[in-house]
Amino acid sequence: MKDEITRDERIDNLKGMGCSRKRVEDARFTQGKGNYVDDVKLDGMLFGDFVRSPYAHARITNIDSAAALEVPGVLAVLTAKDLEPLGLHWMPTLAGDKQMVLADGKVLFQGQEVAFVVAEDRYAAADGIEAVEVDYEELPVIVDPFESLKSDVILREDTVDENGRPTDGAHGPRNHPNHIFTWEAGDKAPTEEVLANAEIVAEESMYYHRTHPCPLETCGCVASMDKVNGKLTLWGTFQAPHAIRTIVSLISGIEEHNIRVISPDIGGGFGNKVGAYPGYVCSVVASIVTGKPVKWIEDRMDNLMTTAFARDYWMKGKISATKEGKITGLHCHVTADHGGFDACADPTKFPAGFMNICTGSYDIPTAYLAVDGVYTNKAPGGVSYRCSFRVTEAVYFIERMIEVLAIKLNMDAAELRRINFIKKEQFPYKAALGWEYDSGDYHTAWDKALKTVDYEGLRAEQAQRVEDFKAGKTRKLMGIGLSFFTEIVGAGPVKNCDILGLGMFDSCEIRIHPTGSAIARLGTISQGQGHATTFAQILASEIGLPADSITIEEGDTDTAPYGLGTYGSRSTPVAGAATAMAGRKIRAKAQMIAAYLLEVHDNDVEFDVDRFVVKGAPERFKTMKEVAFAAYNQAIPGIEPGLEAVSYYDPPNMTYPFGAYVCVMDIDVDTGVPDIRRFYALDDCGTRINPMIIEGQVHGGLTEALAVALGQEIAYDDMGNCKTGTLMDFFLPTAWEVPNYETDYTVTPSPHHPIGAKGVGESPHVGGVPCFSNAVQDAFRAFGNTHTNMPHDHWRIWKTANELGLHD
Ligand code: PCD
Ligand SMILES: [Cu+]
Repeated sequence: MKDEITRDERIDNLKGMGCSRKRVEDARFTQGKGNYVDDVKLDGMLFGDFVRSPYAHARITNIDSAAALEVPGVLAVLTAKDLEPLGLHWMPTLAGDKQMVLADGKVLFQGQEVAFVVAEDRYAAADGIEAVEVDYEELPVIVDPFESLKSDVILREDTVDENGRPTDGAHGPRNHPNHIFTWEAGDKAPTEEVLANAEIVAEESMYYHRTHPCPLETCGCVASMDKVNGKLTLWGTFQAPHAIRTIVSLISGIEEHNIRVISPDIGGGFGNKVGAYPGYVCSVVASIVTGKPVKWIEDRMDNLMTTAFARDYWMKGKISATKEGKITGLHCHVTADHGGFDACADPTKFPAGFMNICTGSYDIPTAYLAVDGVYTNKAPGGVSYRCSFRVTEAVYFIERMIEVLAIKLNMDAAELRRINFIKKEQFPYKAALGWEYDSGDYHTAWDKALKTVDYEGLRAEQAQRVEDFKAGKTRKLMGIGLSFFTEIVGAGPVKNCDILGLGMFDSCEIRIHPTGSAIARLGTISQGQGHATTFAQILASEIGLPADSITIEEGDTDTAPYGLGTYGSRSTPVAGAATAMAGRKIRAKAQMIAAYLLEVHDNDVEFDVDRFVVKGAPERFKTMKEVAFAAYNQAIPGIEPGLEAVSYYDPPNMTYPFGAYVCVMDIDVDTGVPDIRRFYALDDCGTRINPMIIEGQVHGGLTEALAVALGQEIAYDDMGNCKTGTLMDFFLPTAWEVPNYETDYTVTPSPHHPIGAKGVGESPHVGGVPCFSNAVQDAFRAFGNTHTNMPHDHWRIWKTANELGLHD
């Protein structure tokens, strides 16, 4: 048979790996045909909403629901007393702590859930909330973690013994009632010795402020208990639907096969939707109690004030080097503000996430890290926002320490990075704080970045600008922000990564239909990343069927294989690998079928793009489509009918994406307004599946980085009032603030991933925040600035200029 099309055309037709295939999900998203949790509408569905605490710390002496129950449409008011007999007034957190579902005698943060009002609709629920009378007795409020560790106010009475002494926590002994854990990595004594004897030591304290992912769609769920069939269905904004099913089963006692968890379309997750919230538990209970479906959807204030915040890390660093700038040691101490409950979603063995990646991209021989987790009167959460596992904090820390060291050495910060990079030939590289970096080529990426932006030219321009400023010719300073980051994504190897005892593998199950199209289901769940587009591309290249003929389905626990969900940029490193491996199983079986059809031995056919070809006789072949049909209609000796495969993939290691970013910024010294002139981002995420999607991910992550670095924050006053609970106060960048991003790449495949891919979703945020921050700080370097804390909003930038005497 003669080919009608060329081999290259056959490759193009698959729209496989490396193709900027248009996102298949966008047809529905752009036409209002998405199906989000709030779109779920069931017969007789009720609405539940919370009475929330106006106080940050108070004892609750009485809750009176009588008047609320008189409100037309209100059916029930649940309080901790109602949940207690069911053992549901507290729930376990992903961090091994426990959290009140409804206030049990006291509240620990403003906005905490006190009672759950169930009504016929949202409006009646709101009226009911107003009518619930709660008596509070105010208690002293602690919003500062350092104060908390000194205070004799015990925040969590449930964590102390009868003498008021702290009982052991999930991560070992606690030294104060408000202390949660101490977590250490690296070698303390040798690091201290290196620092004590070093030629140069730079020190800095920095605060990575509290912020919030603020996804477009807030959190919510619909719980529907079908008492006749004993089945509970729970739709929700879940980034980890299977884990939620297991948790619901464990705490409710309903057998897991009788629970179906569905994550429909999700309007952005960013880590905000990983944890389990009281709203889920209350909705389930309310559905069981009323026998009707119950919906709970947060409003924007609920979301900003009470669900998983991010960061809130006080970091103290010391870095030592030789006079020539070779780094010899790094010491980091973190005081981590976790709020009222420790509800971080880290792998169990990592209470401070992967903060121990804080040696960054540098070959640092000796290092030590200690993190103290602390309770305060703020909302719980602590792990989310485009880096679930504290890599943003780690990279911010090291990229600031490098700048501070450069100042101390009076050296160029780009050069300081270059002489300390881990070299290409050192990979796999074992870092001082324990991780083994899989692959990297930092020098190539750095040189490419600096060359593209004409780094030397920029520095010359900057020097001239300083002269002009001093001469009174301009009021604008110029900052050059640099950052070189190493991410750690793809949690993770089951040997050291689990959440609540569930190993962090992931999965893919493929069914090939007789006509040569397919469905693949995964244990992950897209929240906008475009999985339906990209995972089909992986498969297209693996099995030779066009991506357009492959449906990707995620998020329904009744159909999808078990997986740990989507966060920590783990989908590509883990589920993406499972997809490739399942595809290879399909191919292996297909090869036997093809060999049978071609009447040759298995080993005499080989796979080529979309077909199996007889070796040495390319005109004799069977396409994957033909093989698929044969799998269902031919009786082949020794081979079962059908063509399906499943793979559960336990990654041997994390993947370590990296990147080189440069930001050029002009700062108006008199108004404090920064103007981003240029932003260049080079990302290396190994093998690239869909370049267009990667670019979109980078744009999104950089925009969130801009937000965090330049103004976004969750701030509290001394009384524990959240000052930034609305979008009036919480900065969300718009097209107005966002610059034109220039994206670039290098490709350094992961050696252990079946297709060499690393994650990319979090990278731009991880690398972007220090880059924007470094640009601001660098503008003031010539005037004696070493470090100022984020967010660099106009006021704070103005203040820096003022303190440096630039307004005199
Ligand atoms: N090499 C490569 C890599 C990757 N990719 C692509 O890209 C994406 C992404 O990916 P990754 O990196 O793997 O990631 P994932 O897992 O999927 O996801 C996750 C991430 O993602 C990001 N991005 C995004 N986007 C959107 N749209 N939305 C959202 O929400 C979001 N989120 C964010 C976050 S925050 Mo966390 O949660 O905090 O932890 S984490 C995160 C997808 O689609 C994939 O396929 C490609 O293509 N290639
Ligand atoms: Cu990360």
